[in-house]
Amino acid sequence: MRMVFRWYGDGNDTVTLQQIKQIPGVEGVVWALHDLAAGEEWPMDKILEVVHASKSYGLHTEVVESVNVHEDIKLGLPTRDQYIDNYKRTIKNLAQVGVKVICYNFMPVFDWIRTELNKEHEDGSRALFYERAKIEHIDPMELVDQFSRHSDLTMPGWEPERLQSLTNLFAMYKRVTEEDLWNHLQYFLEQIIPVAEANGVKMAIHPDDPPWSVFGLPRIITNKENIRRLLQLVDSPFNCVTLCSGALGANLDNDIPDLVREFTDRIPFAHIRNIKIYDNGDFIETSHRTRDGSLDIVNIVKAFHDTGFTGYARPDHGRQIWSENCRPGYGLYDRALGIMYLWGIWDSLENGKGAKS
Ligand SMILES: O=C(O)[C@@H](O)[C@@H](O)[C@H](O)[C@H](O)CO
Ligand SMILES: [Fe+2]
Repeated sequence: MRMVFRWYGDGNDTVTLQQIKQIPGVEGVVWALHDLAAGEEWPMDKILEVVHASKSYGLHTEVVESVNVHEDIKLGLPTRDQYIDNYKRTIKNLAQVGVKVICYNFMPVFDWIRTELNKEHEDGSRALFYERAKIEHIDPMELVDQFSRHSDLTMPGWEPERLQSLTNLFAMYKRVTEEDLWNHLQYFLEQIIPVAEANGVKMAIHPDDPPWSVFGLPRIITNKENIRRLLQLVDSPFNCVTLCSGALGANLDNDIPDLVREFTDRIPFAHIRNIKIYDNGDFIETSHRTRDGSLDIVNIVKAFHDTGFTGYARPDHGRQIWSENCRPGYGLYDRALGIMYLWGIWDSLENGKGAKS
């Protein structure tokens, strides 16, 4: 397990590279050019800025999250080809600086969805929260408005230029069924996977978060069967998945250790975090510790260990604790605690190796 930590870049993150470097066992940052709109080619000079800044702290930049997919590609519009060409060029540019994994997602319009960014836990810490009943009734525009007023730092996946044309997008997606979305994904993968393969870059799709349809939009990367289907769309070792325990785990029918075991050869990148799911289907993000949430993080890490996982892993969202002022989900303290928990489990499993017959 190669531990990495998501970093939003100079001037765009409350966490510094120096702080990241001081977290035990972190070897690299998970990064992106967050100021570029989806669909643009990532220019070499901007890529190199991040690479040099990270290198100066001894951190590598082998994992990118995300190169966002333009909506025209997901919608299957004729204009998609120009954006796919840009995507291919971005893959080549990133390969030149040693990038090994690109995480992306294929969720229409929105990336992850929650109803609150700062829900208070009993202990006063705050976390991202999803309230099922609220989602069923809220107008998505209202949610976007709330989130955009939340902070000066743009939330990943909620970039203003993607959301400006929201009404328009919703109208266009009305005609897109799940099967259409599968076809559009296939078209995209058939074009980019050969490029990724030629350049030694693994494309690791992030599952839908939460793993079900929201606001009537189609969602397809949601469960074991669909991940199987995705991997077969283009059956290449470079067509992979980012195994995100918290995203998939919001549906308790998804048995995460089982998914880790089944897809082990196609998981170059893991997001490990816990959530507490309530009986009514609401869920809140918790500390990474197994007993604080509904997911068995110990057994998830054990599944990675048992399958000889040598890919990259990062703690996923953390709570806001100790009055930290940070991006919701992306503070320093709770994610650093999460890392120590993951290492604790991993190291004890390492020590136990060979002890049993
Ligand atoms: O990992 C997560 O849960 C997220 O914060 C997403 O924004 C994620 O980065 C994207 O869906 C990946 O494309
Ligand atoms: Fe994730």
